[in-house]
Amino acid sequence: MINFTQLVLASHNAGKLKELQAMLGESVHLRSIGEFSSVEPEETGLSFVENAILKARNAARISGLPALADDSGLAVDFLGGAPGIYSARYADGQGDAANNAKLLDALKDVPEAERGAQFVCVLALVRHAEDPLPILCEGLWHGRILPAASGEHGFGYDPLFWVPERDCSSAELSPSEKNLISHRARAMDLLRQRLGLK
Ligand SMILES: O=P(O)(O)OP(=O)(O)OP(=O)(O)OC[C@H]1O[C@@H](n2cnc3c(O)ncnc32)[C@H](O)[C@@H]1O
Ligand SMILES: [Mg+2]
Repeated sequence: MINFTQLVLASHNAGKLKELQAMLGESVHLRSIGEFSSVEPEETGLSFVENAILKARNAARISGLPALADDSGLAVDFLGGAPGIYSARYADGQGDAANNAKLLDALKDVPEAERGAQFVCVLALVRHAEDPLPILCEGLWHGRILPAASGEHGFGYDPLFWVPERDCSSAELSPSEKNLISHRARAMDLLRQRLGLK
């Protein structure tokens, strides 16, 4: 069992920090990498795993603390898995609203049955910047892309992601409901097992 009381989260995304801290509970204090640096590393990997490790190593190096990274995204079947690892940059860095508008446009005439998609989350935890054995955990969440945005909770693509097990968008779920069933929740469940936190 590995015992962490303080971890740095290698993310500048406030939505992720909120969700991950809620899932970890009070026994682990997640500190944002934003406390240490405002420079975001270039995500040059070709996979969620590579980008998660890259972000975790960078944060451990900058902070001197063990680091947790979350690399996540939305893989849309009709688009051959795009935007995938490029989800944050889908509309060339113009932000969530532009990403969502571009996705709706790309699926404009696509019927419901062909709008399948999954959220992917890979968590990587490194004990230090050169850790030769990062802990890796993944989670998938299957759903469908709605024809229009709906809901105010969450962040990113949540208003466009229809959740079959609840028959609503993930932005219509309360934060605590989303944190029980999301891709991030699944990955975190595995991580908590690996860390002996459950
Ligand atoms: O890299 P960091 O600093 O962690 O922050 P980021 O927002 O750039 O994060 P990613 O590179 O992992 O890109 C993830 C993309 O997928 C989206 N995404 C991930 N998880 C999501 C969730 O739970 N709900 C909605 N969108 C999500 C998110 O909005 C981004 O566009
Ligand atoms: Mg990113």
